[in-house]
Amino acid sequence: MSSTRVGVLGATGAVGQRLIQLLDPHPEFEIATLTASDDSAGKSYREAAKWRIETPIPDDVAELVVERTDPDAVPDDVDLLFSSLPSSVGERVEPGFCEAGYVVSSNSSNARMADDVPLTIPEVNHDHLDLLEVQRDERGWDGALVKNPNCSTITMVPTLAALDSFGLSTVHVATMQAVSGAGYAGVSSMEILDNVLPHIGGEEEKMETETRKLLGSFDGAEIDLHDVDVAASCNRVPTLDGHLESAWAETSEALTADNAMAAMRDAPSLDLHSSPDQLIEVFEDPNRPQPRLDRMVGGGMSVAAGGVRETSDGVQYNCLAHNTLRGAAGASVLNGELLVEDGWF
Ligand SMILES: NC(=O)C1=CN([C@@H]2O[C@H](COP(=O)(O)OP(=O)(O)OC[C@H]3O[C@@H](n4cnc5c(N)ncnc54)[C@H](OP(=O)(O)O)[C@@H]3O)[C@@H](O)[C@H]2O)C=CC1
Ligand SMILES: N[C@@H](CC(=O)OP(=O)(O)O)C(=O)O
Repeated sequence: MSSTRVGVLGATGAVGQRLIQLLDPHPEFEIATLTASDDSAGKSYREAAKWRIETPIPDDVAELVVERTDPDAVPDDVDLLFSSLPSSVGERVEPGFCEAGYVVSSNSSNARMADDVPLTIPEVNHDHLDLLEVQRDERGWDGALVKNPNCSTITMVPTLAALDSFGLSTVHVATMQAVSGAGYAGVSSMEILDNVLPHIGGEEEKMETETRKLLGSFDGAEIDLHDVDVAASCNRVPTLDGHLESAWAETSEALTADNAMAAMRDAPSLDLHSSPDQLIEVFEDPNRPQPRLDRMVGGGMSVAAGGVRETSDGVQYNCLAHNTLRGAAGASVLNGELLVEDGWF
């Protein structure tokens, strides 16, 4: 198979580095260009990125010169761009790349809820990608913009999609989110050690709205949001990677713990390079999943679930995913693989 030439916007950041880690050995993608802020432009990637990933910085990528984040700085033979820019920057620059003909698989939160922007988890709502036809018609773009959801939303939604055949009506969720979700300089050690921070700005609203779009139905013209009622409480805890969440799901049809576990185990995966064999790993042991033990299930691309028990009108359970792999860089790469497979450029 010939490889697709790709670029990374915001390549020096925490998610950008994860993207490099995933893209460098990827059999379908060839890293052709990297961008960051004007402060980094003109420097080698080795110099501009303070590499903080556990695997070594790839030698070939380290020598690339970082470009400005501007469509004119990206070679014409690049088809696909992965974006991990701050959302305020993404909002300003991503449309320009799409207008210039690039397909952008973006991790940033801007435009996730826009009517003509697909917000996709490939295993959950692959069909929403066809919204790109509407997007191209409306915006006149040769390129396209696709988003992956917030990391806490991604952790929970595959389990909810599995339970939706029982008539999902209400979800309450409390998160225990790792510090890497706030980026390297996000929370100081004095704030988080021996502590829990009971607020993450904007996170609860993202979980409550993005979930309804992801579980919504697409009729060929627009997404009809799912009418599930979602209430979230988001908390930062002193783990490094892996968001753990306690969810209460209510359904209109009777749901036993066994049926819930079977539905989660049967949730289909896909045949994409980054898809895990098992989308949801279900533990019988109520003491699992745990961030340190289970964040790398399925190479960091599976969701882990456990502690499933019946409640008066549904089930309660815990779920976990690696927030910078399945929750961020891995999610963008998976969307990129789907864009290639479906022939969007
Ligand atoms: N950390 C995480 O786990 C998750 C993060 N996200 C989202 O992903 C995005 C990136 O997050 P993260 O990697 O943590 O952020 P970082 O701050 O670590 O990285 C930001 C990147 O954007 C570049 N950048 C900053 N300002 C500009 C600008 N004005 N013009 C061009 N490039 C710029 C930076 O370049 P330079 O080095 O030159 O400053 C850097 O490459 C955010 O939208 C975040 O909300 C989503 C899910 C999880
Ligand atoms: N807010 C998330 C990470 C993040 O950046 O989310 P978003 O992609 O929605 O901006 C966390 O703190 O764990």
